[in-house]
Amino acid sequence: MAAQIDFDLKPHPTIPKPDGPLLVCIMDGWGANLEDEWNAVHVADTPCYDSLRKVDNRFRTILAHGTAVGLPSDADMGNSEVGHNALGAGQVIDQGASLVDKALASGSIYEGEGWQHISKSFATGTLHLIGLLSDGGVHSRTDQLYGMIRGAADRGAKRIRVHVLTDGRDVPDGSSVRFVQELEEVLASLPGVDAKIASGGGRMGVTMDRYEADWNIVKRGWDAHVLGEAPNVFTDAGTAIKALRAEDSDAPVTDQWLEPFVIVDEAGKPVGPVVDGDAVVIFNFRADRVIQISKAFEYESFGAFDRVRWPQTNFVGLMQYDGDLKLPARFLVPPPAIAGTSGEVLSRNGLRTFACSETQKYGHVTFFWNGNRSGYFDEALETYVEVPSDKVPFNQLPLMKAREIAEAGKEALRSGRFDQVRINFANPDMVGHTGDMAATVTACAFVDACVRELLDVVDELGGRWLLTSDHGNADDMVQRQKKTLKPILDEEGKPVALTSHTLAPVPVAIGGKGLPEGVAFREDLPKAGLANVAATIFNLMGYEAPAHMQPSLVHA
Ligand SMILES: O=C(O)[C@@H](CO)OP(=O)(O)O
Ligand SMILES: [Mn+2]
Ligand SMILES: [Mn+2]
Repeated sequence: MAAQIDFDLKPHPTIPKPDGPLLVCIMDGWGANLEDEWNAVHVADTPCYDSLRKVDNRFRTILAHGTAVGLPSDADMGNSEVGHNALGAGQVIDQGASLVDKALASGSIYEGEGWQHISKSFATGTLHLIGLLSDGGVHSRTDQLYGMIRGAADRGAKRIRVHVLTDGRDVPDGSSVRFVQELEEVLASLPGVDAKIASGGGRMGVTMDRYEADWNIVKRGWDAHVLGEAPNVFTDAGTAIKALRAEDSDAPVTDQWLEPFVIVDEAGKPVGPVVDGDAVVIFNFRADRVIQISKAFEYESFGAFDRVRWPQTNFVGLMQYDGDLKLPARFLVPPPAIAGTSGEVLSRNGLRTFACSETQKYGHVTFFWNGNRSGYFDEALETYVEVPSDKVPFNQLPLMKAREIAEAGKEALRSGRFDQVRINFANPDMVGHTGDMAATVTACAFVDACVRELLDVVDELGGRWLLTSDHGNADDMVQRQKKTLKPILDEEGKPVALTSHTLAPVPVAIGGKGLPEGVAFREDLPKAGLANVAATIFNLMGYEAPAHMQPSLVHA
């Protein structure tokens, strides 16, 4: 495919190049959804957003979920990986979830080099599977896990251990109980195979850190999964989860935050530490939250924490998580091929980019935006700035680092050193995931104020801007009854929080003092999605849209 891409940008016939920079601003997790008291975007005081919505032909919504972003079905909510891939690449790419589905259905997963690698341990060692136990479809899916477990048992695996990270973020809190039961049934159904859950913990505190926000998270996972050490030991996972959730206590704990645990036998010995000669599969298809644990398994020289013991294993990822680092070296399903991203087009044409977010979303505006590529296309032309995120549950500090990001953005805009300034505000998404309505309202209002400041600076400079989002989240904070859409209530009559992303479309708005009057949204693309944004951005920068991208949303 790469060979067919024409990277040469041509001037747009009617939209001249701007005098100032183009600002691309992503409000992560800000969807356009039913406007009632559980929509934090709607409830928040958002004078900037409200004014943009009133501008004819320069505000619309676009699809951010399902097949529009390369997910298997339209029942799949969007997420940051697929969202930023589509925004940055301008293309709809078959995503990891779809590719794994196809590889399992065709059996090709069992024919590759990755499967051969783990099979070497089937007769004499243990096969370990580590990942997010959830059917949320953002990082992993239980049906794929069960498929791999059954496939391994059919192909001679004699001893299987599963290390489960509980979700409650892409699926309702409390669903971990059901997933563990279901998994235990699958494990018990394998004839002649010794199969058990060996360890686990909640995804936010165990194993699934991202962008090196806090390596302690990964260390906790390593200790539990590999060394068989954790502050909590139980003889079965169902009991572990119920006890750690502490539902009847004064301080219940949600699935996302369960402490690490290890399953032990009657003699108190861990049932499944990882040892030399074992095989290890990370069963998440999405990259960001399993890159660090993959490094811990794969890298000989590793200084992030003391591994104590580094077992020599046949290690694979469900996919290759980082194409540039070639990490992991072996994998079960080849990752999506994403070529000709907008970042590469910009740098090949000598255009200068600034990208900034805080740690939690830093890789979203760089790595995901650039087609799951770490590093730079051309370091001389790209400046990437990461503002360190706080290390707390984000409803405790809902402003997060939006102030610092806005300041960095303004400085970059004013510097005159960049043609495109790309910003991601993490708040609506990260605070939305906590399920805390009041904090999420605060988060949305603050982001709105920061966006206003950025747009004002663009105007000062005679530039142009495009404001959008990658998927919904803050726009619905409650679980709803299917037909009436009324909140589901718990035993005490309180609405049950929705911590996941939503299926909502997202807004896209364009403007700026430097945007010629005739530039407006076309009306013939009612089903447009995130993949239509990249071409739009090139138009706003005064170039024709690259031919390999989905059509631009604007006409001039
Ligand atoms: O936190 C994450 O890993 C996901 C939800 O599972 O959110 P996002 O896609 O917004 O990064
Ligand atoms: Mn996101
Ligand atoms: Mn999210």
